[in-house]
Amino acid sequence: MDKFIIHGGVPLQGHVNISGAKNAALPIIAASVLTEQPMKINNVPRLRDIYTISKILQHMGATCELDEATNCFHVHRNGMNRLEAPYELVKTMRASILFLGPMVARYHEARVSLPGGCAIGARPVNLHLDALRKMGVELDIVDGYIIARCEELRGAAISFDTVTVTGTENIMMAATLAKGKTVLKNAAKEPEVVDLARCLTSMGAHIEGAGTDTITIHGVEELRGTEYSVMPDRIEAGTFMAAAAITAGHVTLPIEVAQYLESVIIKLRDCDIRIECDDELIHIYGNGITCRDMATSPYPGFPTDMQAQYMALMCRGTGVSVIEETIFENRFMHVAELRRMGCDIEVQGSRAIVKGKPRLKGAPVMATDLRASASLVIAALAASGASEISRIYHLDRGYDHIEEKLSRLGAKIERVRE
Ligand SMILES: CC(=O)N[C@H]1[C@@H](OP(=O)(O)OP(=O)(O)OC[C@H]2O[C@@H](n3ccc(=O)[nH]c3=O)[C@H](O)[C@@H]2O)O[C@H](CO)[C@@H](O)[C@@H]1O
Ligand SMILES: C=C(OP(=O)(O)O)C(=O)O
Repeated sequence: MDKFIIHGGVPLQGHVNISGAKNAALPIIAASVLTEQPMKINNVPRLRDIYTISKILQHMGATCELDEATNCFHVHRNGMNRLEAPYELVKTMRASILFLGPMVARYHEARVSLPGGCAIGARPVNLHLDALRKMGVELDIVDGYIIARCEELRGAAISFDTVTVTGTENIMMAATLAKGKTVLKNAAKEPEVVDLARCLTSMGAHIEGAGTDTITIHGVEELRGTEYSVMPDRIEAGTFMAAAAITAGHVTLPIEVAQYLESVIIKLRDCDIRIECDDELIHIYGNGITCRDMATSPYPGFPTDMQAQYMALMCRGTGVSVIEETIFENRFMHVAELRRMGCDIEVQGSRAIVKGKPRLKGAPVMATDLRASASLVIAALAASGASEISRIYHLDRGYDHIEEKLSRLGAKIERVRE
């Protein structure tokens, strides 16, 4: 298992390019199941989750690969001969549930293992299943697999009890080939949902309202292949912003990510971090951090996928910050590890109370999930001495060669292969 050794205390300086978004690339690749024609998907990040989703497609009978030199994901042939997403592949990745909607839509049957992904809460898929039932799908859970079957997929009026990102994406994809109209109420407004809708539209789907809480889909007979470029990863960008701020550095990022990061930029500015935008770049200057309270919420609120990184930042701030996690019930796994670096954090239910400290100390720590791992990297970059971060396979799920990008900014970070 690989680990990172980080010697902290170097202010990050320079420009960082942002890769394509994991949480947009994954549903867009799953959408390729909706057509028999080839797909060319550009700006796909080199991530473990992308290799996993590629293996699932291959298991089902597609021919596909990621060209690492061009970041282009090709689906050459899309005739499925095995309508199954198996446990061995699905267990590592939440997004594998995104095959359910497209498979049922195109083939009227599917067998998908209940999904894995980050261990940050129970993460049920009841809302996906309830919506599919309303569309005429019969569903059973047998030996940990969702078995789905329908004679005809029918459009329906669906109101989600909770805002669900992959739930919205799954049902939006299914509805593109359903008979008639589907209306999704209380839909997720995340930019990745909009990116998927744009890709589906370029495949010939009729979708209105993506990016609002009501999405209307008019089913069509079939979809065609397309070429599409995935949006930039707003969470990767936010992670580098936090790294720049905590190391008192000066880092620039491409301006196009700013439109997706409004809540994060507002919050960081509220913490007295200087952020300036010009026509081409976002500049982040680390000039001291004031602790401020923060609560996560669905888009356009502060993303839960940035909560751990924000907490690392608060650990080095001045004052006290109360951080409330409102989306997932168990997303404070990083707290115990941050404490090893000297952070002062107390957890009270869904709240963490962080008392900022002028100094953190390097320590051996263990990555427990994707964003928890990112928070440990951020804290280690600011800590004195060396930190050893083990189990970084979690990071490889969601960050495209993070150590190379950080090294180019001057960080002393080394991947040790064991
Ligand atoms: C691959 C991907 O895009 N992952 C993102 C997606 O995860 P994911 O789509 O799994 O997260 P959801 O938006 O579905 O989850 C939001 C909340 O709804 C609950 N819920 C969800 C579905 C359901 O059927 N029943 C139910 O109760 C969840 O347990 C959670 O408490 O959105 C999350 C919230 O922004 C992000 O943290 C993840 O990075
Ligand atoms: C929780 C995340 O990923 P997943 O939903 O794929 O587990 C994440 O990207 O922070």
